Amino acid sequence: MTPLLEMRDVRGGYGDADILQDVSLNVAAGEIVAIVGPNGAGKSTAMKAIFGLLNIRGGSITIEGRDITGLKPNQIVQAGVCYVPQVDNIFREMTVHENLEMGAFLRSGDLSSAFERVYGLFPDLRERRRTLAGNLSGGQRQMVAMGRALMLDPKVLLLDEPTAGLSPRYMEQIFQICRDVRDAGVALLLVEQHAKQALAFCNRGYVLASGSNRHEGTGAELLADREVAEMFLGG
Ligand SMILES: Nc1ncnc2c1ncn2[C@@H]1O[C@H](COP(=O)(O)OP(=O)(O)OP(=O)(O)O)[C@@H](O)[C@H]1O
Repeated sequence: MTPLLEMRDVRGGYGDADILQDVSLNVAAGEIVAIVGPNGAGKSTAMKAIFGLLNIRGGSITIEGRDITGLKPNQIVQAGVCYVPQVDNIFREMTVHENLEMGAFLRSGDLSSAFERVYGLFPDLRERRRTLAGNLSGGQRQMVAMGRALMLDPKVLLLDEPTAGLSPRYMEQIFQICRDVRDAGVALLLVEQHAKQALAFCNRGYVLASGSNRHEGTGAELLADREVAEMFLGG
């Protein structure tokens, strides 16, 4: 079966230096896939490569078998992939509703069904639709960032450290929202610093180190792997 998203043997970086040496991963419809690994492993860079923000010098990236390697981010959005960066992912001076509206800037026509869909997934945001995004809690701001991306109705959502800086309670809430988003038909690929928690909740995971694949498997397989535990999960 053709995966929804596939990255095969990708090599590349920001300038001339290669940060990613050889990264391969795939995401199937209906999956939550986590990328974990030590600081500087290239996790965020792998995600940026998918979204057209990197100079790719080898390998390929496909969506439903269609080659998107080297396309620009707006073309990648049109192909069905949206990306939520770790920082600066909302407009703090705008209301929740305005943020969602801005998220849909690439769409034309009536947005009411897109708003309904997003507010259905995030009841907290519906309640706070007139609140300035900058006045929300960290967890709620992350919901706004995800909601903005979902306004474009992607097939795959890329999330860079969606739980960064959140308390355990909000982390659980964001993970639950990720499950709801998946159950609504959007596959997720996420980078996580909270590796143990992420592997416990994802369907499958990849461990990256030094810009290359090190381990892959279901979350449960990776959690049970002694080398993964010793080298990457703090024993
Ligand atoms: N914009 C950039 N320009 C040049 N080099 C960068 C840039 N962003 C990251 N790097 C470098 O790329 C390497 C991988 O960084 P990346 O952010 O992908 O790591 P990571 O696995 O996500 O780890 P972390 O959790 O620390 O963010 C690091 O050596 C980093 O210094």
